[in-house]
Amino acid sequence: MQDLHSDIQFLFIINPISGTAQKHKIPELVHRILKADPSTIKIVLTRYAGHGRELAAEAVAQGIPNVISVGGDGTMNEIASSLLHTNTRLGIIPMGSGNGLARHLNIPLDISKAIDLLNNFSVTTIDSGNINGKPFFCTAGIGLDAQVSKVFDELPTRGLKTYTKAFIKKVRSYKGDDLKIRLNDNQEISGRFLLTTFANSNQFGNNAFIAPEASLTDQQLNLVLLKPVNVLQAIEKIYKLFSKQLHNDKDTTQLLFHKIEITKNETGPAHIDGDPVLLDKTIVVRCDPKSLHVLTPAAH
Ligand SMILES: Nc1ncnc2c1ncn2[C@@H]1O[C@H](COP(=O)(O)OP(=O)(O)OP(=O)(O)O)[C@@H](O)[C@H]1O
Repeated sequence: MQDLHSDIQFLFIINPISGTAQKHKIPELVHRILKADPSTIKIVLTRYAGHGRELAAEAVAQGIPNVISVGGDGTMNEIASSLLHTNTRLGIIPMGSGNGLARHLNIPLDISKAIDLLNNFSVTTIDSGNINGKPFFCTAGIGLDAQVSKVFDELPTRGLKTYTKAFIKKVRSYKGDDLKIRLNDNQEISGRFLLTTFANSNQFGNNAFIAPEASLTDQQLNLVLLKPVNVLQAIEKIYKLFSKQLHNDKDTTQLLFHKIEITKNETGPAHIDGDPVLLDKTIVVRCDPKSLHVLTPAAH
């Protein structure tokens, strides 16, 4: 992709290792369903982690109007990070394990329907989050969710079954972290928390609704704090997580913020849209309002 000012209208970036579904039929499906001149469609595969970000940055430089992420939230994160504050729009063909952003935006999980959406779409301009300089679009976290995502990343398979395996391993051993939190420059909170999640979307993925009331367009993020609980109580919280009741739970606090600063006792794992990273013991999270254009189902 060398020439600037490409005629390409839709660049599909496929992550061949995301989720559990095969992707070899995607090019044929795209050409069958998408009503665009075939010469304006380009389909590429990522070859390594981070490649999606590079391909999307090249697409922006070429003025390609629509870049479609074919994968999960990790793939989407890489691509969307390069589209922030540009006119290039993000489309999503959800083919990951959790597909949190697609689910929040009601993008069909059926691949053919998700491609068909590109024939007739609305554009929604959403907020993003930023944690220590790294953008996120669904959720980021520094507690149990971060611990689980680290284990998940080390397992050889993907999908919900593998994620559950990682979760069971960590829920028994992780006891939480002591945190000092400064919210919106005017509120101090301190204590030990099992879960400290920053949510732009309402869910982690797989309909695990960590912040059922979160909006992608309210120009704020949701902070979700969960006190340490025993395994039995954890099962109750998991039920609430999947039944959109966590925001009413007595051990859970949910607060809106535009900026947060957190101090931990030591560096530790975090996750950004489900992918593990290591963060410093000082963590700054900000909302980046109205920073990404996304192709969403057309309004009826
Ligand atoms: N060709 C590749 N080889 C190895 N890793 C890749 C490749 N392309 C992308 N990746 C990495 O794969 C990781 C996992 O992808 P992704 O998050 O989309 O799938 P998932 O974890 O199955 O789904 P979800 O995030 O929805 O749970 C991403 O973080 C990305 O950096």
